[in-house]
Amino acid sequence: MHIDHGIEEQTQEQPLIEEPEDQEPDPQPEEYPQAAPDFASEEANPSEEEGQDIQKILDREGAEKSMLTEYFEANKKYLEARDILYRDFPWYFTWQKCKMTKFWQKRKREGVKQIGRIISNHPAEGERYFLRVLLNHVAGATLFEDLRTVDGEILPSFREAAERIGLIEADNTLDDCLTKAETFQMPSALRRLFATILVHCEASNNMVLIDIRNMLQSMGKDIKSYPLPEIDEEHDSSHGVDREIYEESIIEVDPDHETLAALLNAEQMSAYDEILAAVDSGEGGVFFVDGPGGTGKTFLYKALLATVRGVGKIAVATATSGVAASIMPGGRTAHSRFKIPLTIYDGLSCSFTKQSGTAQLLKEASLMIWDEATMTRRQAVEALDNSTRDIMNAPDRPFGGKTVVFGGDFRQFLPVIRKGSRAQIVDASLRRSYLWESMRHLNLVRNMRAQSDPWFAEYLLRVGNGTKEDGGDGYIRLPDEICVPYTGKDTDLHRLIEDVFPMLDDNITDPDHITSRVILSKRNDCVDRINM
Ligand SMILES: Nc1ncnc2c1ncn2[C@@H]1O[C@H](COP(=O)(O)OP(=O)(O)OP(=O)(O)O)[C@@H](O)[C@H]1O
Repeated sequence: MHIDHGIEEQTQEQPLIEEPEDQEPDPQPEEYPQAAPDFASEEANPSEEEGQDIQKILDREGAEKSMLTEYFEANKKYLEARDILYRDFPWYFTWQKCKMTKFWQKRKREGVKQIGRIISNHPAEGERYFLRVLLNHVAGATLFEDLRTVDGEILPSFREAAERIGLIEADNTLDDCLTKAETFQMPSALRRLFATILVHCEASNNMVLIDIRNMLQSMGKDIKSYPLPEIDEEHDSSHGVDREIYEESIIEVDPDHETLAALLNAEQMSAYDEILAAVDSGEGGVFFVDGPGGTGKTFLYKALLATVRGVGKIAVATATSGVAASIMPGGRTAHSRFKIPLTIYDGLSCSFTKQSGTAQLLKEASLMIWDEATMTRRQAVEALDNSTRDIMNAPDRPFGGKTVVFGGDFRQFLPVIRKGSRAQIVDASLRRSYLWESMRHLNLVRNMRAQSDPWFAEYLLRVGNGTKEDGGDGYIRLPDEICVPYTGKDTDLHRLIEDVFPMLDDNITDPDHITSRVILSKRNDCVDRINM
């Protein structure tokens, strides 16, 4: 069977090319009704048949024959017909319909410019629509079954055949769409989107049920406890596994990240070994990777994630900010992944239940990473501790005996406490948590980002540690050698630009030159002035 892997056209209307003189005049475009096994042929003209008994019409000789069933017959009879799509049939055959019989007859003159148009129908019509999609792309069928056969396998529906050939989108595209929408759409908008998908996007009942099942799972409920139809597990790629676990388990390991472990420096390697030993032993452990900016914390996390996921274990990557989370493969913000409530107070727990998909994921996880933990309020970390002790039934073990790696740099941002005093900010930091002493502290000090500029790396460390450069008034004086002097003249800005982007005119087309340097400014009007 010949399969045409085209895209389904929106319309089959083409300019009608008048037929030259022909013994078989066929002046109007053929309009084909199509009859799926479950649909009656539409060939009868309702106005002609008005008033007649339906049974009589059905009993009439030849009533079971339609253009489509006879197209199958023609394919059986004529070998050369099997390369012709149903819609192109009138080029080579004419439709003969007399009182007693109906059939496609071979044209005496082939390739007559006669077009056919299959009656259009809407995706909401289900199988009838998918049959039409297949007829527009698959030639040579001698039975309805042939249209449902792909690579030798007879599929249960036209829809699945169309999907397997790639003529329509698979449900997982719709699933992705719903998953993304779930994170930011208001409930009413989400329901509208769901209804729109049902009506316009060819979603199968199975997909709808799978989606409802997943949503129920993340709320800690089982779809089986509701009076809903059974899910056909054969068509569920997650095979009933909790969505959270399924999504984590399909994160692909970047081959470049698999080689990172071999590149770690001595301090990174020692941290890597200690953490992996905790993972491998199954005993668990709580770690805090303390490293100033540029010392390779993210590099270490990527190496750990690749190693743990590479052996088929689950590693959960999170960070306090979305930007830091997005740098790690499969990264999510800690608030979203661990369902940490927005209102924070002492003694809090996460808002997932023991039966939820999130709880199952954390139970299964061999490693959890929380980057920028120094920027979050300690109560958020303590909420995770309370919940993991609970789900692991290990009330006496920090994080229920899981391996958890926190990382961050207290020299960078501390938690934000609106209008908070210095004491309140310090009190909210992870260092003040009862968990701090139970964490194994792993220090990274070698600046890998500023390797070629050891002076700057050391200077940064001194600033971060609050020594020397702080004048005591809360301000830090930058050394002259790293400043472009400000004289108050118009030429100052040009000097700054020349300093950051040397020989700009010559390098303007070099993407590396342009993207490897930047002038930052606090205010948009300054940005506009610099860009002018
Ligand atoms: N062992 C290493 N070998 C080669 N390059 C490294 C190594 N470790 C880190 N780097 C590089 O150093 C730079 C800084 O590393 P990374 O971003 O991991 O630091 P970080 O501690 O997470 O920084 P920040 O706190 O600012 O986010 C990156 O470009 C990274 O690729």
